[in-house]
Amino acid sequence: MNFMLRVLEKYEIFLNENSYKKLESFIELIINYPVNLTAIKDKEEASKHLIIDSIFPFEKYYQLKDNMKMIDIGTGGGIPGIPLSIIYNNVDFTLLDSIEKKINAVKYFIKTLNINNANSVNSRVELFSKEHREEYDYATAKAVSRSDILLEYAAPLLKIGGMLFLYKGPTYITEEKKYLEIAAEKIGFKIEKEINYQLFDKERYFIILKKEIETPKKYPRKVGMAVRKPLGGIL
Ligand SMILES: C[S@@+](CC[C@H](N)C(=O)[O-])C[C@H]1O[C@@H](n2cnc3c(N)ncnc32)[C@H](O)[C@@H]1O
Repeated sequence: MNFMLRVLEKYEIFLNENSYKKLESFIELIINYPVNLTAIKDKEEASKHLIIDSIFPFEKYYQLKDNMKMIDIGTGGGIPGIPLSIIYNNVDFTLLDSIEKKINAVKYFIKTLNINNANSVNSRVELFSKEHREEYDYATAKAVSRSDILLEYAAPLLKIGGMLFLYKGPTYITEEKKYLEIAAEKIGFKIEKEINYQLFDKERYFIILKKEIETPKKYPRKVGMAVRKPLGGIL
């Protein structure tokens, strides 16, 4: 049995054959893509850190509902958006990144893998959200920014009641949580769950937030402001 299947079974994640084959093909495509999208070049490492790390929290802790719209902010080479769109094929995904060469790769992966429920967008999130206010049920981001910055990016895009899912490492509690709490209070989010789990001997956090009120019209702020003057306070 191959490596990814063994690991998935170990974690009691059971996928249909079509999804599984597409995930395998995605690994081949991303590690061999001519432009460098990830430092990972080994299939087993890619199975762990690109695929399973992306899908694990949704398989275990939050069930996405059918016919919802989700945006992956700062998707890079399609992480976590491509693995998620392969598995949750009744959810409609937007994979957004500001770097054109990465989005060209994502476009190519979507086409080659015949993923019908995902589209790619080359834009800064602060610009895209002006035109797509409150269109999304779900937002996610992995390895993009500090949590309070991500909250500001996601807020204008989400419907009231929409959910934001953050993948975080061990520094979430020691370094980031205080900023997230300040930002959540300012912009009207509730931290619904902070799930702490171990994956491949690493400590991980999956943070689930709910948007509770309409986002004030002053958001999104100008490009770069969320980073320069983060809502949670300067480091
Ligand atoms: C470290 S990479 C992570 C990529 C991917 N999520 C992953 O886990 O492999 C961060 C990505 O976020 C994108 N990004 C950062 N700020 C952004 C913004 N304001 N709007 C759109 N994309 C942004 C960058 O271009 C970059 O591709």
